[in-house]
Amino acid sequence: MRTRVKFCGITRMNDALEAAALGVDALGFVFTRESKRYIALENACVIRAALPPFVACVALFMDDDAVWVAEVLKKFGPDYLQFHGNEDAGYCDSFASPYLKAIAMGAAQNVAAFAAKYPGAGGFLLDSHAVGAAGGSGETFDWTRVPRDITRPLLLAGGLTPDNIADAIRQVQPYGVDVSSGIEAAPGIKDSQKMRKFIEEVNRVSA
Ligand SMILES: O=C(O)c1ccccc1NCC(=O)[C@H](O)[C@H](O)COP(=O)(O)O
Repeated sequence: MRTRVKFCGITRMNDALEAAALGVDALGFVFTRESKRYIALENACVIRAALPPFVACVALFMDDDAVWVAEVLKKFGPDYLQFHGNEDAGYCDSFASPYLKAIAMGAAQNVAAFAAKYPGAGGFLLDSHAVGAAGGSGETFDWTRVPRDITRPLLLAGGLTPDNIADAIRQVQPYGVDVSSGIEAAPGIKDSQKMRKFIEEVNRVSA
């Protein structure tokens, strides 16, 4: 089966439409205000309304106030929430909406034990554990540390680029991949050629 692709940190209409035309499965919109890729709710709603069918929209948060998450849910209507901070399962489940939980792949991280604490999560995004950055760092982690026996979908993230995505898929065989910095010209500004090359590489290795 083709590896699913999520482009994260979308802030511009043209980037979203180009990504959709390339066949991306999901787009990520960062609603946590500390991010360099933060998008205003109103702008995200305009982009979402212009997307063709079957492009899933994911709303990212990091230890945000539940009231803010609820407002985004109501107005933006994401297909998935994605939590990047220290949110516990009770908080994640409280929105009664499908969600992904990010796992920071620090040296001591035990993916199976972590996942067991989130029975309501639809999947897990394995991200690098960069100092001072909860996501979107552009740094890879040691892919040999991804366990093979997790039954729920795993998305590989962290430092993926058009140049390393083929090796990453061959080695990890994830359900999906998530990329932000590796397809950018600058934070929040996607690069058309990098987006295209990334999708071409995914299609080449997972066809
Ligand atoms: O992208 C951000 O700025 C961000 C900020 C705070 C929490 C999460 C954030 N991004 C999460 C993502 O899903 C990224 O796509 C993921 O971390 C991979 O990023 P990259 O290494 O830049 O491809």
